[in-house]
Amino acid sequence: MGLRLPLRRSTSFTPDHPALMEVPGPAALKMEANVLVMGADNVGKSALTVRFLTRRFIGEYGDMEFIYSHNLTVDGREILLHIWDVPNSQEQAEDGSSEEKRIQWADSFVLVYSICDRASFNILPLKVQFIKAAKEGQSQEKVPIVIVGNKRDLHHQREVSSEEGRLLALSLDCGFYEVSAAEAYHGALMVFHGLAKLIPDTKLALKKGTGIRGIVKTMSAVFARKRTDSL
Ligand SMILES: Nc1nc2c(ncn2[C@@H]2O[C@H](COP(=O)(O)OP(=O)(O)OP(=O)(O)O)[C@@H](O)[C@H]2O)c(=O)[nH]1
Repeated sequence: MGLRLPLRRSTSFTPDHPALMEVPGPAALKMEANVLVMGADNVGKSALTVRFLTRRFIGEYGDMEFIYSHNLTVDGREILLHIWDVPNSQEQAEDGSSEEKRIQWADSFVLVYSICDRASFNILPLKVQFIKAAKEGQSQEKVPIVIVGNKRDLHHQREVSSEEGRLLALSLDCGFYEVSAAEAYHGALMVFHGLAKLIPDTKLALKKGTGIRGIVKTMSAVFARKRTDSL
């Protein structure tokens, strides 16, 4: 059976951090890549994704599943990211083959844990192994993965130190960020920007058809999700 893709939503985005404001030249390449956001229950996968897409933290995110499309310019490359945020309840309800299909769909991965939840951190080596095994043989290039310790604002409840997070990422050859989706937008931006930098040109598919105007809707798409959930 094929992979069941969730609904798609599009957002527009212009980075406002000086380090990220790169004006693409006339010959800038337009490419696209699939990003899978994974991690244990309640670690803030949706909060991080929505923070990146809308700059907002809305608190509760429900269990809806979406693929969000979003433009980002990195190193002169204009990349249309398709970001799939899978609710943990969905993962639990499935067999391993669905997760494997999602991993095949993705070119790059954001693995989120909560710094207040050691169990969510402990599952990461297995997840990374699973991803690397599934992608093995497809190419010699390393799989772009970033590990993200979220909920940094809850330091009084911290169960995983920054050093542990950094060391684990180093040992697994992954990028590492510690952020608070609740407190700031900048950390979320750095996560997706850092991930995009890890994706080699050879893994980026050339964009077909969909122009920017075609994919740009607004942030209200994300908030409509919340309104629908609360009805
Ligand atoms: N204090 C704090 N709370 C956060 C942060 N990020 C998310 N939360 C809260 O943590 C809870 C879970 O956030 P979600 O984004 O729904 O987590 P998820 O990983 O998508 O959860 P599942 O849908 O169960 O897989 C919500 O109550 C959020 O408001 C953060 O950085 N700090």
